[in-house]
Amino acid sequence: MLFHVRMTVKLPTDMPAEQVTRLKADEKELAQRLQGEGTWRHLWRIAGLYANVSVFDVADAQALHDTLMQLPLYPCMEIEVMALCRHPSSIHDDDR
Ligand SMILES: O=C(O)C[C@H]1C=CC(=O)O1
Repeated sequence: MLFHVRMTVKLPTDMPAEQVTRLKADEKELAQRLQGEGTWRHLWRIAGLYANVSVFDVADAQALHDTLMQLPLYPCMEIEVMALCRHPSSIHDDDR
């Protein structure tokens, strides 16, 4: 099941620089692992913002929730989710 997810990162301004560096490194490691596994199918920066648009491929809403909750930056994110389904005019067989 595919989900469109928009994540906006809002780091506390008083977070120590070393903690920010660690969180971003941990987030990158997990994001790249999930992409390699096919769970995080698309990851795009929204130009001009510390935000991304992503597509996740997971079993269901609970699996998406569990995945997002694991993200190291989760406590510093605002997250919006849209469930996706196949468009009848799509030519992509993996759009489901
Ligand atoms: O930078 C972001 O958009 C937040 C988050 C998502 C992937 C990642 O590496 O960091």
